[in-house]
Amino acid sequence: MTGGSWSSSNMATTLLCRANVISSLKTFCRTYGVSTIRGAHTASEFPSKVKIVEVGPRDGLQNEKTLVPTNVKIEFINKLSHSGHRCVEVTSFVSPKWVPQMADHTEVVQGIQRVSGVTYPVLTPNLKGFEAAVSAGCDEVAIFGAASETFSQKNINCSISESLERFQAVVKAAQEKGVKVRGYVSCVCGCPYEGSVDPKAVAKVALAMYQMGCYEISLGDTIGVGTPGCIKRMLEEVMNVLPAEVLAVHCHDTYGQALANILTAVQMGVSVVDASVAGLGGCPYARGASGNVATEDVVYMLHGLQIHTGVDLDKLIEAGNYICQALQRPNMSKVSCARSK
Ligand SMILES: CC(C)(COP(=O)([O-])OP(=O)([O-])OC[C@H]1O[C@@H](n2cnc3c(N)ncnc32)[C@H](O)[C@@H]1OP(=O)([O-])[O-])[C@@H](O)C(=O)NCCC(=O)NCCSC(=O)C[C@@](C)(O)CC(=O)[O-]
Repeated sequence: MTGGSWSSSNMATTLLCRANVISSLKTFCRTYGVSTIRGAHTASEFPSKVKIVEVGPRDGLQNEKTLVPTNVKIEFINKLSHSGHRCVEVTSFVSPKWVPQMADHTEVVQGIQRVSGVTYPVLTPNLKGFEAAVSAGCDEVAIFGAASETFSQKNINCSISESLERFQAVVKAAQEKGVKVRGYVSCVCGCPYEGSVDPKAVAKVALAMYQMGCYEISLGDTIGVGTPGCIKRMLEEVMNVLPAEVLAVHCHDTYGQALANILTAVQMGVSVVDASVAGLGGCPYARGASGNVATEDVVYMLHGLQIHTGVDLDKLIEAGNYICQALQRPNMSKVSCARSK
């Protein structure tokens, strides 16, 4: 091409190529059953709002080898509370022998400045943890099960059915005290010990937790092996038994798929997304799991889709930089790195 203008034959060739690409895409979608590329999926199908559940102080820090000082955790949570978040998961009432990093749970819960309109759930695996959490002043807890038997044993030292019995007792006690309960299902795409996980197993545990009284079920790709295809198949199965309105997704970014997975879930109607500022995190009982998806990256993507989160990205980046400096580790959020250049 010369002279900066297209000849009519160039134009015709370009249009022909474009038509071929569209036709190939349509054939691909028909062949492989991909629905997200169809013209029907426009921005108008996205929810207008997404709630972020910030799990940085709990999931983000639980795996840190060096104990993070309690005052640093408190300052971190306070910064997150002031960044527009509506939900910050602050700690776990689990055995300090299992997760030493969360041993200061009571001091953390009692040291933070609660902001009106923000909820501060904590993890409670059993009645002992629940009672300690309530004594510390918590008014929302989360129980955490798994869709994989081996992961359940490694993480909470019991089978899936035993865990559901323990959770039932927690939910009953919580209902008596007016405490809200969130439910997690781990290993929804894969297990570090068993490999791929049947979406039907995920749906079964999710339904059991919802029926016992959890107000929301967070579906965790604990080791970040999921792809949009896996997330879609898993959500389709779960949505056969539960509506999208009571579901959340919790994606780790081990294979760099987390944002694509979240986009897939949001396109399917999920409007609650867990994320960890600066991409901190990993489960101590999930070998190979890298950090959670970075909250800054999720917020940037959602705002780009004109989806409201209520989160102030600058304040969020400040909170992420604060904890990364305290931990002396790099910030894993691409957005934060781009803004800091
Ligand atoms: C569930 C247990 C406690 C069972 O642990 P166990 O050893 O089977 O418990 P036990 O009932 O046999 O009791 C043994 C000892 O633990 C004590 N104990 C018993 N319960 C508690 C408690 N709540 N708080 C404090 N202490 C407790 C109990 O009092 C006793 O103390 P001892 O008499 O030996 O001195 C243990 O396995 C545990 O703490 N596991 C937690 C593991 C964990 O926190 N993992 C990370 C979070 S899950 C996750 O990351 C996934 C998620 C949620 O992020 C989503 C995703 O990514 O998919």
